[in-house]
Order: sequence, then structure tokens, then C-alpha cells
Amino acid sequence: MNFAIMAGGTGGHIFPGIAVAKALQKKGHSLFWLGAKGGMEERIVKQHGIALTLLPIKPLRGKGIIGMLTMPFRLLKGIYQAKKFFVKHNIDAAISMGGYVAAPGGFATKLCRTKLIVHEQNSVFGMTNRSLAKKAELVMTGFDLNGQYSSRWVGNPVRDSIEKIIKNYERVKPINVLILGGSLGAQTLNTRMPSMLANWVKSGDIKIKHQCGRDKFRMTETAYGEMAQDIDLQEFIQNMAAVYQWADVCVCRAGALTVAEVSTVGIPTIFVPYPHAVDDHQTHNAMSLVNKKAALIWQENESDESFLNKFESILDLGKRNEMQLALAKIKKTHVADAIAFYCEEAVK
Ligand SMILES: CC(=O)N[C@H]1[C@@H](OP(=O)(O)OP(=O)(O)OC[C@H]2O[C@@H](n3ccc(=O)[nH]c3=O)[C@H](O)[C@@H]2O)O[C@H](CO)[C@@H](O)[C@@H]1O
Repeated sequence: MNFAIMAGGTGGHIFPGIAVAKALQKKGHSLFWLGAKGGMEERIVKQHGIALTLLPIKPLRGKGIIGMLTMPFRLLKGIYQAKKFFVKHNIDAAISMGGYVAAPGGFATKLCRTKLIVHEQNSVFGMTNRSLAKKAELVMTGFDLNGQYSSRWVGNPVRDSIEKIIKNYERVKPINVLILGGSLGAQTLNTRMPSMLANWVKSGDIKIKHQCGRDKFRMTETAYGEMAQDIDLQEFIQNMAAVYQWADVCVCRAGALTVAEVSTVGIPTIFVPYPHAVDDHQTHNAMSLVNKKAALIWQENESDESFLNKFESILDLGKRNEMQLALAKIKKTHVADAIAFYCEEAVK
């Protein structure tokens, strides 16, 4: 069968797309990717050797009056281009993993014989997937959304290299702390973590790897001051499996894929949700673990003292073991294979 993945914009859409693409290829299907010119997918998808077609489109949620007035025309143009792509490659089903390329792509499936499949990674449907879900043959979700839009809860697919990690949970000192801003970096983590964690770094109780986001290296290095030489600071981490293997504790945003990855690996985590995410979906993502005592949450508007208390508690080995047990109970495995199976079933 010929499948197309429609995903772009951020790692949170692209990496699950890659996991699903590989699972479908493993089953002998042909894979094509529809992305947007200038998006992160241009760089990442090529590295994985997947045939990539880029539409010359920009985000539909245009800024200002001109953006709003030209939106219908831009959408129509994108739909026309996406339809041409489906017909040219004889695509049986297009899988929307989210991102703005998925809107024209999703609507274009209704103009040809391509079936539409949706996978929503977050605990709240995003704008594009919300409108596509009503028109799709099959809707799958990363979190348990109680069958909204007749969806099936499958989980979020994590990369093979991450799923294979086996951890040793016993380390007491120094504790390896991974700070992750997500694929775009997180301002709060870059500015507030250095001073809040300073005492633990100076006493040698913790070691830090900190992913700060593109073009944020200098400002984060400055925030760490004289401690900077002891911090492994990186703008973007290519080998996430290696850093998850290293980490005893994580402090990170609650993007859907990061949540899935730390739960798959079993890393005790303090989530710091991005407060401006649409419909506050990062808080909902994090709460799915916090409610099961499998993680902690700290909101940006809480005090430093509240963070320090939570951090102190997560360093305790007993507490970490409790959280790891709770994570083991809820983790989903082989999600990409499950999604590939349901995609095949939808096309038959
Ligand atoms: C600010 C915002 O709205 N972010 C959204 C975006 O997040 P974003 O793409 O940042 O977040 P996710 O946590 O979902 O995914 C990040 C992915 O990038 C990878 N990674 C990250 C850093 C790095 O240095 N190297 C690397 O490979 C992670 O391993 C993960 O696979 O899409 C997600 C999925 O729809 C949403 O849940 C997030 O709310």
C-alpha cells in the first residue's frame, strides 16, 4: 500500500510521524511525507531517508488582518497542491499527525480516493486535527480521550532507540538531571533553573545536561555563570536515547512526545507546562501522569520555593522508585506498530 504522513512544524508532530513511517515501511508499504517548506521536517525527515514533498505554504493562522483575509486563498492553493501529490503517488491513505501542512492535506483527501487517518498526540485535540477528525476514516489518540470523535486510544509512538532503553535505578549521588526545553527550547527553564539548582550543582550532588533550544546557548550559558563549565549545555540533542539512558531525573516541558518518552523509559520527572499552549494542553498532558502519582508538576507562576521542595523530594531514591513503579504500570509499548496495523485495516 502507499501511505503518506502529513506532519510538520515541531518535533512533537515529526518524531511520531517518523516512528509510524518506519513501522509501515517494516511491513513492506511505500512511504511518502507531505511537509511544508522551511519547516523543521525539511531537515529531520531527509535524515531518515523518507521521500519528502514540501508544499510552499505558511501557517494558516495568519497574523493580522492581511493574514486573515488571505487565509482562504492560501488554504485552497494548499489543497490543490496536496491533491496533486496524492494523485501522483497514488496514495491509499494519508495520516495526519498534526501541524499546519495537515489542514490542506486532510481536506484534499476528500477530493480524491485517498483515505484520511488522524493521530492526535495531545490530551486536547489541536485545531487542525479537530476539524479533520470529523471527516476521517480512523481517529487515534496519544492520551485516553474517552473515545472523543469515535477515537481509539493507542498511545504516542516513541522512537525504537528510546523504547529499547533499559535503566539502572539505583544511583544515589551524583544524580543525573536532564533539563529539556522541547524541540524549540523553553525560556523559563533557561532563565530560572540555573539559579534554582546552583546549590546542588556546587555541592556535587547533581550533574546537569540542559537542552536550551536553537540560538539560546549564549543566554543560558550566561545564566549559569561560573557553573557553566560543569554543565553539558546543548541547543538541540540529536541522540535523545543516549541522554534518556543517562538521566536519573528529568525537568521538562509537557509536550506530548516528551511525556510519552519519559514514561516509556521510566524517568521520574517534574513537568513545567508551557502556559501558552493551545487550550493549556501541556497541563492536561502532564496531569495524566501526575494524577497517577507517576510525575510531579510545577507551573511557571508558582514560587521558586515550591520548585525547590518538589526537586528535593524527587532526588530521594524511595520517591523515585515509587514514581518508576507508577510509570511502569501506565506505559504503552509498540505503539508505532499498533498504529501501522490499524492504518492497514482502515485501507483494506
Ligand atoms: C510549545 C508547544 O506548543 N509545543 C507543542 C509541540 O511541542 P514539541 O515539539 O516541543 O514537544 P514534544 O514534547 O511533543 O516533542 C519533542 C520531540 O523532540 C525531541 N527532541 C527534543 C529536544 C531535543 O533537543 N532533541 C529532540 O530530539 C523529543 O525527544 C521529542 O520527541 O508539539 C507537541 C505535540 O503536538 C505539543 O504537545 C507541544 O505542546
